[in-house]
Amino acid sequence: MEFTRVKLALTCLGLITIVIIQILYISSKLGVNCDIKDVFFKYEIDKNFKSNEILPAIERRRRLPDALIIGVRKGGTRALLDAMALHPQIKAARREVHFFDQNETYSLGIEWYRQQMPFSHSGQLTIEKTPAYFASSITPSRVYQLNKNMKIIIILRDPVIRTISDFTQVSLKLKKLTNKFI
Ligand SMILES: Nc1ncnc2c1ncn2[C@@H]1O[C@H](COP(=O)(O)OS(=O)(=O)O)[C@@H](OP(=O)(O)O)[C@H]1O
Repeated sequence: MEFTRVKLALTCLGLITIVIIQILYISSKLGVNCDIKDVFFKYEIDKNFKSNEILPAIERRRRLPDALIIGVRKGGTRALLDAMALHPQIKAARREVHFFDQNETYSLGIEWYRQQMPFSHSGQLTIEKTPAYFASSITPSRVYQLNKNMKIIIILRDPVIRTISDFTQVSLKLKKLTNKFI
């Protein structure tokens, strides 16, 4: 029994190490400085921080994002968001909000956008991912207008494999809608 627990703990530790190595590897491939202090810039890790419960509930509120994962579509954006959200100082919006790229949602205003964000404490980083921001020409100016210091995160994938993946997804969606394959 004890041996199984040790094995389970070691497996978890191994998986976490693999995720961290993947993030650092992707950063280095993109030419991003991998110093974790730079990644979290002004967000000092609070030594007393253990879980949300020990912090006063009054500090908990929805905050606008500090960083956006903008794509690319089928590039592994969900996996990246999930890996980043493992960090206790990062809160991630679970769904794609499409705030900046769609006029209908953008017209709902900043307060609506804030309401789509998860609850966080001061010092925690809020992130959102919508891969459609990458291909939207109106998005950059809107993001800049909201926050000129917004951090932009992009994950790339082999373009041929990415296209096949994208094509497959679009084909399946279309098949569901029209019962026809392209
Ligand atoms: N670590 C890692 N390395 C390589 N590829 C990975 C990784 N994690 C996820 N994936 C693949 O990424 C595809 C999903 O990408 P996204 O989450 O960006 O999709 S989406 O645009 O939000 O729909 C999806 O691709 P397909 O399997 O080809 O559909 C995932 O399998």
